[in-house]
Amino acid sequence: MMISFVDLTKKYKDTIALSNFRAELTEGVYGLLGPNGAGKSTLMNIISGNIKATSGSCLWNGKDITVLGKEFFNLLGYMPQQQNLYHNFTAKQFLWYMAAMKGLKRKQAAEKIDFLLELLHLKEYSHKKLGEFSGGMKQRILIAQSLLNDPQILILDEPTVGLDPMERASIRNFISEISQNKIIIFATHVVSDIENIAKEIIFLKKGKLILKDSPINIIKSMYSKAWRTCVPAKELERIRKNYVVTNVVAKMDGTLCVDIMSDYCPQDYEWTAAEPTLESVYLYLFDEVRNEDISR
Ligand SMILES: Nc1ncnc2c1ncn2[C@@H]1O[C@H](COP(=O)(O)OP(=O)(O)OP(=O)(O)O)[C@@H](O)[C@H]1O
Repeated sequence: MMISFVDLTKKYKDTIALSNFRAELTEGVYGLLGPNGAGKSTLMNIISGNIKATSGSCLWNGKDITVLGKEFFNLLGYMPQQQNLYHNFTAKQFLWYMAAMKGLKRKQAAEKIDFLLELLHLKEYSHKKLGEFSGGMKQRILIAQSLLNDPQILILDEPTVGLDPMERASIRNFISEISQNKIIIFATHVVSDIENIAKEIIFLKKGKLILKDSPINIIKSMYSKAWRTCVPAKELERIRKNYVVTNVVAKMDGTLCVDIMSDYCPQDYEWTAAEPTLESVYLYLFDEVRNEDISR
């Protein structure tokens, strides 16, 4: 199974929301990372058929999805962000409603709904109204509806937003567990959500793909850019002005241990090579002031 994007572009009047996006996705979890306005929703909306690309194409196993139409969209599961929940529906009513929308037969729907309520630990809340659900329960019911049709392609738009660390880990692990025989696109702002489960991470910046690779390769490629020094606290402001500061730890002796990302080893303090993390790579790639020209 493969989704290919060929020079996919979306323009809204003067805004280029997605620009010549090219990539190929096969089975596994893909983290879609980028700050607000990077084009993540635009990409997900094109795949799910909610909006049309201005130019370029999205192919499923080599065939254009707009030509495949229903044949493609029946293979798709989509978990939107939380705003559109039906607050007066119970969990079960909501899943029945969504199953009807997806055209599931009655018997098939009944079995699937029971299975998914169980799988997502929602069985005891089947008759509770969604308006009374916690944030984590709402995320779980939205994941459940996205799985009703056994999708081969699953699109998750910030599935862990607003969750506490326990719920976050639980949803993250669940997504990893179900990722076999599926292409999962997991859009998020939070690096830690995907660094351990993503086969590859796609970094989007201002509508452009700036990096797509496995977490390990991304980190390896940044080894020569991570630096550390220990300085008196008063030096921090100066360092911030000149470099992308990725971490600061206060030490007992009053000094600060400062991590930065820089293309070269700075000469102003005693810097030693440090280990980059995916979060430091994110900060480096999306630093507005210093990296305006990072592009593929
Ligand atoms: N319907 C629209 N009309 C005009 N501009 C739009 C529309 N939808 C998105 N945009 C613009 O397209 C760009 C990409 O937006 P998009 O929503 O895809 O980004 P995003 O990465 O999903 O952001 P966020 O993380 O905030 O959800 C932004 O500049 C946005 O303002």
